[in-house]
Amino acid sequence: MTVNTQPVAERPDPRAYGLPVVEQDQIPDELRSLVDGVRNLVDAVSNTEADSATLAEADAAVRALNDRLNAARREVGTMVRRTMGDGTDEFGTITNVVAGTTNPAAPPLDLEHVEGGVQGTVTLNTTYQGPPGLVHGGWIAALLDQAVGSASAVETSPGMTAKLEVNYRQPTPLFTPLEISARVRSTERRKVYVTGQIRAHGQVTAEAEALMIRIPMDEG
Ligand SMILES: CCCCCCCCCC(=O)SCCNC(=O)CCNC(=O)[C@H](O)C(C)(C)COP(=O)(O)OP(=O)(O)OC[C@H]1O[C@@H](n2cnc3c(N)ncnc32)[C@H](O)[C@@H]1OP(=O)(O)O
Repeated sequence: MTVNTQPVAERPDPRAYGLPVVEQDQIPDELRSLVDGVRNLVDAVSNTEADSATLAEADAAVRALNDRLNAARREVGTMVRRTMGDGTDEFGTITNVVAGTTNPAAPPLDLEHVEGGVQGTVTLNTTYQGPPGLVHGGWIAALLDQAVGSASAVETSPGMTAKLEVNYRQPTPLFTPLEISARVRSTERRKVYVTGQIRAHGQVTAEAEALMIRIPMDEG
């Protein structure tokens, strides 16, 4: 296996590409709490059987909140820098739909750097439902895409997914802690070959093989 790891200092800084960067630990607690509340709101709205009067009241309250929050919006492409438990830095888009810190549509997934890649745990509610009681296949692919991308970024340098093959081995259940992991297997110039798995109750429910292409940088 060839793995050409690079020191963090040589990874590209999004500011060099004109993208704003927010430090993860400077995101206000009130925003984190709001994100969590809206995540629960989406689940509540998806499943509610409330009466019409309650629905009309909730609708008006949500529309008023939208107006207030939209008065001050971030720039599209805003990045967040977070430091993982082992001190590794990672940049990601702040509204990333799978792991964005400020995106209530994103499940509460934190991937940590481990030897050779990343791992994390997430429990999904009905927002992510496909078949009854089960995770939607598109979301399974999205979780694996994020994991292989993150593994490639922290083990080598950030890139784009060029190929992602998902093998759905078992149904993936809702309301169950899912272990998500990905490992870099080999690299060849800008190509990074990565595998990923999702496990429920210790059993693999889905696995992926991916090819990431690293963003070109001056590497001599
Ligand atoms: C940072 C924090 C963590 C973030 C995690 C984020 C996870 C989410 C990741 C995504 O979802 S990314 C979004 C989905 N992916 C895309 O939209 C990618 C769309 N495709 C592209 O933008 C370009 O095709 C791509 C950047 C993948 C490659 O274009 P390049 O012009 O940079 O590549 P180039 O043509 O120079 O080829 C470089 C090498 O890669 C190979 N290659 C490129 N595309 C390939 C492909 N599709 N399949 C197989 N091989 C491919 C190519 O043959 C060559 O191999 P060699 O080094 O052997 O010559």
